[in-house]
Amino acid sequence: MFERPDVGERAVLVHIDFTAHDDAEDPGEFRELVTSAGVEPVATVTGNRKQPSPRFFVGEGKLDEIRDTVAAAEADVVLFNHALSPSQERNIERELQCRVLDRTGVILDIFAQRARTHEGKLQVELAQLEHMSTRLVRGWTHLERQKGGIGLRGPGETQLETDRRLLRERIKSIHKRLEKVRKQRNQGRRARRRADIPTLSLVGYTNAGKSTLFNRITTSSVYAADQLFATLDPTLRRLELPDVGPVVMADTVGFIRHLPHKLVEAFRATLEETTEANLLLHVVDAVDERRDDNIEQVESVLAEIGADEIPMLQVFNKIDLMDDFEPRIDRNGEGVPVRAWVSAVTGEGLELLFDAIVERLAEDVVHHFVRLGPVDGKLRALLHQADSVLSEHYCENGDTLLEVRLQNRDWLQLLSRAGVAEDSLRFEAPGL
Ligand SMILES: Nc1nc2c(ncn2[C@@H]2O[C@H](COP(=O)(O)OP(=O)(O)OP(=O)(O)O)[C@@H](O)[C@H]2O)c(=O)[nH]1
Repeated sequence: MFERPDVGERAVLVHIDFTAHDDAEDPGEFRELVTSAGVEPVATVTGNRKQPSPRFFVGEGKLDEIRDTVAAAEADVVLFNHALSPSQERNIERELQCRVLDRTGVILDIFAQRARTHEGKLQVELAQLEHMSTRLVRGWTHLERQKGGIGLRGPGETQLETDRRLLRERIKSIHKRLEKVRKQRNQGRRARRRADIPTLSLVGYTNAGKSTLFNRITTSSVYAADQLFATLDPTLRRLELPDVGPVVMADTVGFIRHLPHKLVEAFRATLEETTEANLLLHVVDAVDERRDDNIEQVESVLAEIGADEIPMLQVFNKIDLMDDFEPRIDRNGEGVPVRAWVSAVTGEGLELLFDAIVERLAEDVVHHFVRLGPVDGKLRALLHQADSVLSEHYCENGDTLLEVRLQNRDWLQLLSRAGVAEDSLRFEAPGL
């Protein structure tokens, strides 16, 4: 779970149903989003309208109602569950004399708190700056800015008072840095692939329990490796799994319903690593009434980023909230584990989950004892290069007995690079 800054801001939420406007956001989810941004929703103003008004988004009567609610609830900020144009946001702020943020601003604030990879952070900062550059001329340049608060985290605290030219320069420099980070990341990924360390990526809806599970698995399990895989990146950790060896586990930013279009890029950047994963753990809040819909949405985004071919194991979480529910593993018709029922909080089902993970990953791993002669020098060298040799014994006749473990696809690729046919090799049973 995340340590969230105790901002302690009080928010009035605004949700309007439009009969002639396609804006079907869910007020319940908005409340959750606001809460997870560390803000306390203290009142909600709802209403019906044919379509948004160009000036204030809502009608003047509704605006009065919001103003009264802000005063009565002693709120610090008004959060609209809608996309507002920059001028609407400004007009409403001026009328209410209170800070206003739209749905995009709220989501950006969450991303700013959660983006944990360097690239993800830059991508979010870029989206924030771009969102902000159209909203620069507003009156909240005093107190609130210094205090921080929703929508003011990330670059907001330092950048809002700079002028547009500086902002443009900053955006340009982030683009450059992003390019550099992408290059480095590709190299990092290549290195990891070379070292043949399988990656497990946790994906899922916001609030499903990914971070809780990630921390539980990587800090309290017997398989947690001592060292962090990359100390700079808390979203990557290393585990040692039986029959599989070392694996890297990666956490990701949660999915959000109806992600505003201009945030899709930032969100995807945070997800991009999943396309390289060997196994996706799709964490699902098993007691959420929108469970099936959430699953569908996650799967469709994964398909869009080309991650739908990656083996997936669903993790139905929060079974402690279900009556009399025993942890279990569900298997498909071929006997392959496809779903684990667990509680990340109580730890129930985690051992079964590990078994299922190992079973799914081991499908792809080959573990051979192979006898190589002097003519197989190239294969031997390639196996060493790929960091796949667990042990090596020299035999009296000049052969070498190698114990190798690697992904099956890499094994086949190395054989082909070395020009060796698998059935020409001499395999031995372990211990001989
Ligand atoms: N009862 C119960 N609550 C859980 C369990 N796992 C997580 N939670 C709670 O669910 C909420 C969300 O958990 P997180 O781990 O932050 O969820 P997440 O999927 O990482 O959410 P994002 O970071 O928003 O993507 C927290 O309040 C957790 O305490 C569980 O097994 N049982």
